[in-house]
Amino acid sequence: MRILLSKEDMKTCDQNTIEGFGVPSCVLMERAALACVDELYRSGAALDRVLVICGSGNNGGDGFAIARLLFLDQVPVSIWFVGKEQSCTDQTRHQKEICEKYGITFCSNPEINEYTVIVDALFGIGLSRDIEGSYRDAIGRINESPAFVLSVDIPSGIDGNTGVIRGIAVKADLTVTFAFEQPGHYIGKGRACTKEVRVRQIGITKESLPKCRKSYVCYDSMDLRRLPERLATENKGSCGKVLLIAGSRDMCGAAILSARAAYRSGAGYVRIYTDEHNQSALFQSIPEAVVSCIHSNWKRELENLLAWADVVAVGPGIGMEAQKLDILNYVLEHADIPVILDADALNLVARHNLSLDGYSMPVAVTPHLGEMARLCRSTISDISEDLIASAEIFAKEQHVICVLKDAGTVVSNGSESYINTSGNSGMATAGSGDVLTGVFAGLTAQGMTLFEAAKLAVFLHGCAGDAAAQKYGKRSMTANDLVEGLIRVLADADDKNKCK
Ligand SMILES: NC(=O)C1=CN([C@@H]2O[C@H](COP(=O)(O)OP(=O)(O)OC[C@H]3O[C@@H](n4cnc5c(N)ncnc54)[C@H](O)[C@@H]3O)[C@@H](O)[C@H]2O)[C@@H](O)CC1
Ligand SMILES: Nc1ncnc2c1ncn2[C@@H]1O[C@H](COP(=O)(O)OP(=O)(O)O)[C@@H](O)[C@H]1O
Ligand SMILES: [K+]
Repeated sequence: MRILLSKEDMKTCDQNTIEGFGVPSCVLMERAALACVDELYRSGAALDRVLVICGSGNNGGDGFAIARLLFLDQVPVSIWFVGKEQSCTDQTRHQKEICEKYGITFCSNPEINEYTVIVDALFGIGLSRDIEGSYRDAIGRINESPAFVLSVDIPSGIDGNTGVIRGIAVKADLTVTFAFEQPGHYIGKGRACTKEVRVRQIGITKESLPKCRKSYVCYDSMDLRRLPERLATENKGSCGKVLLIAGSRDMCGAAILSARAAYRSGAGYVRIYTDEHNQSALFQSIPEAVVSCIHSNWKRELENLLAWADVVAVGPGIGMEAQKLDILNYVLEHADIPVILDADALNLVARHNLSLDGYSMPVAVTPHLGEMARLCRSTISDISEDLIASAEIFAKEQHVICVLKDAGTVVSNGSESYINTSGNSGMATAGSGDVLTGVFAGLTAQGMTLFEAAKLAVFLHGCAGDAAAQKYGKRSMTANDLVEGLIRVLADADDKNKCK
C-alpha cells in the first residue's frame, strides 16, 4: 500500500523535511534533478537535443538543475525560461544563475520540432489557477512536438488533487515524482497526461508526513496478500455464498459475467436470482451457478435466499420495471448481510429517490460517472471536477461505501479514499462493470469487510484488465477476457501467498 498526498500536504511534507531534519532545500532539489536525469537515461529516449522548459517556481528550479546536470554530462541541452524573472523563488533564481554562469544556451522562441526530448518543468504542486498566455502557448507547443516528454513532478497544468486540467496540460510520456504520488497522477484527465509515473526518493521520509492529512491510499501487487486466507480444510460452504440478483428478460449477459467473476474470485457458491427466461442460457454458460427464478411468490423466495447468502449484489442487467423496484426495496429493508448495489439498482435508487442511509447492514454502491450524476442529481462534468470529493460526500451522507468507477476509480468510506492505479483503456468495454460486481461480491462472501473488499476488488479487477490487455491487446479485449485475466492474476497471487 502506498500513501498519496494532496499538494498542500506534500508542501508541508517538503517543509517538515527542510525544517525538522535540517535538509537544505537545495539538496532536495539536487536529488530531484539527479532522479529525473537518471530516469531520462533509463527511458532510452534519444538525447540528440534536449529542451528544458522552466517556470519561475521550484518546479522550474528542478528544471534548471536538470539542464545543468545534462550539460555537464555533455548532452546537447537548451533552456527555455517561460517564467517571469521577478516571480522566481530564491532557489530557482540561484539555479538559473548557475546555468547562466556555465554558459548553457537559453532560447526564447525555440523551434520545438528540432528537439528529441523535452523536459517539462513549468508547474508542479504550486499550480494554483488556470494556465493562460505564454504558458498556455508553451504547453500547446510541447503537445504538438514529436519529442519524448518528461514531466517533472506532475504534468504542468494538471491539478495534483483532482487530476483536472487547468486550462491546458502537458501530455507526458514519463512523469517523475518525488517521495509520494498525488491523486492527480491517477484520476481524471491527469491519468492520461501522466502516462507512466516513477516515484523517486529524495530524502523525504514518512516521518515528515503531516499529522493531520487527507487520507488517500493506493495498492500495488504486494497488496494481493490481502486476499482472504484459504485453508487446506476449506469446503464450499465455508468459502462464502453470493446471491446475485441480476439479469432481465433481454439482459442475461450481465448475470453471466458477474457470476463467473464471483466464482473465479473464490466464492464457494453463487446463486443467481433472475427472470425465468434466462434459466437455460445461464445453465448453459455457467453450469456451476445455482439459478433461482423470480415467481409470483418472490417475497418468500427472496426471504429464503437472503437467509442463505453471505452477501447480496443487486443490479447487473435487472432493468427498471416495477417488480425490480419492489425486490430492491425488499432487499434494503430485510437484508442483514452486506448489500452491493450496481447498475440498474442504482438507477432505481436515483429515479425513486430512495435513501440508503439508516440501514443496519453495510451497503456499497458501484456507480460509473453517469450513474453517480443521477444519484447526486448532478452532471457528469460537475462530478468530474472532483471525483474524490464526490465519492466522499456521497459515502458520508448516505453511510455507504462508494466505488466511483472511472479510468482511475475512487473508493471511499466517507473519511478514507482509495485511488486505483491498475487497469487500462481496454477495460472501457461493455460488461467490465459486471465483472467488478462479481469480484466485489466474491471477496465479500469470503469474509472481507465491504470497504476492504471494495478496494481489493477494484485493484484486482484492474490487474485482471492488465493481464487481459497483455494477451489480447487493449483494443480487442472484452469483459469476458477480464475473467480470464482474473484467473491468471489470482493463480499467481495464490502461488506467492502459498495458498494451500
Ligand atoms: N520544497 C522543495 O524544496 C522541493 C520542491 N520541489 C519542486 O518544487 C515544486 C513546487 O514548487 P513551487 O511551490 O514553487 O510551485 P511551482 O513551481 O509548481 O509553481 C508555483 C509558481 O507558479 C505560479 N503559478 C501557479 N499557477 C500558475 C498559473 N496557472 N499561471 C501562472 N503562474 C502560476 C505561482 O504563483 C508560483 O509562482 C514541486 O512540484 C517540485 O517540482 C522539488 O525540488 C523537491 C523539493
Ligand atoms: N480507461 C479505463 N482505464 C481503467 N479502467 C477502466 C477504463 N474504462 C473503464 N474502466 C473500468 O471498467 C469498468 C466499467 O464499468 P461500467 O461502466 O459499469 O461498465 P458496464 O456497465 O458495461 O459493465 C469500471 O470498473 C471502470 O473502472
Ligand atoms: K511539471
